[in-house]
Amino acid sequence: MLSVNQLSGGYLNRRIINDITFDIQPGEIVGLIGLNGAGKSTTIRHMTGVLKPHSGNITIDEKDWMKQREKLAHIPDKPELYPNLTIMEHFQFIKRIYQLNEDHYVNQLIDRYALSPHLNKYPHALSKGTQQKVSIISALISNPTYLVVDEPFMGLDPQGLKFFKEDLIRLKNEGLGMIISTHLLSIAEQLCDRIIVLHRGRQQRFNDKSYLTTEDVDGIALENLFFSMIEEQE
Ligand SMILES: Nc1ncnc2c1ncn2[C@@H]1O[C@H](COP(=O)(O)OP(=O)(O)OP(=O)(O)O)[C@@H](O)[C@H]1O
Repeated sequence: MLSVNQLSGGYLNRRIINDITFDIQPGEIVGLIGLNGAGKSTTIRHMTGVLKPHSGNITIDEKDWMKQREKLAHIPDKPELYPNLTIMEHFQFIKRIYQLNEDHYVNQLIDRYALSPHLNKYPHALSKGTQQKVSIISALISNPTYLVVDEPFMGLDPQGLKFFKEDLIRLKNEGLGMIISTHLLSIAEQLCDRIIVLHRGRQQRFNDKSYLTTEDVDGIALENLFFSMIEEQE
C-alpha cells in the first residue's frame, strides 16, 4: 500500500499543502481534484520526489518510498521527451537508468501501444497522443506498482481520450494503484474508486462513491459534492 502520511510541504519556506493523508491500494484509482492553485501539482511534486516534505512522509508498504523508487512512476501532464533522442533511444535510456537488461517487456509494451512504426522518429514528429503513449511506456518500463498521473487528458482529442481512459482502466485491472490529478470531474467520476478534494492546500472529506445514486448523470453528483465542499470553506 502507498501511504501519504500527514504530508505538509511546498516551496522553500512557502507552505502550500497541509496535513494531507491518504492511501492507495494496488488496483485502485484515486482522484485528486481541486480548483486552480489548490495544491494538486504541489502534492504530486512531493509524491514524485521533486519537492521535499516540510513534515510527514510517503511510504510504500510501510518503508520510505525513496528507497524503492522503481515501484512508483510518474506520467506528467505534458510528455517530457528529449528532443534529440529517438523514441527507441528514450526506452534504452530508461532501461539503463533502472539497469534492466531484458528487452522482452519493453517490446511487449511497444506492441501493446502500437509504437513500432515510430521507434526511429524524434518526439517533434509525433502527435500529442503518440507522445503520451511514449510517456506511458517510459513510466511502465520499471514495472511499477503505483502510478502518479498528472492531468492526463489535457490536449488529447476524443480518440486519444478514449484510448487513455481505457488504458488506465486496463492498468488498474492489472493491479496498478494510481492517483490521477484532473479538472475533469465527469472523467474522475467514471474512473476513480475514491476522490480526494483539495482546497487551499487542505484535504476536504475523503470520499468513496457512496454519494452516487442511480439518478445521477455522469459527473453531476461529484460536481455538486465538490462545490458544496468548497462553499463550506468560504
Ligand atoms: N514553483 C513554485 N514556486 C512557488 N510557488 C509555487 C510554485 N508552483 C506553484 N506554486 C504555488 O503553489 C500554489 C498551489 O499551486 P499548484 O500548482 O500546486 O495548484 P494546482 O491545484 O495544481 O493548480 P492547477 O489546477 O492550476 O494546476 C499556488 O499558490 C501557486 O502559486
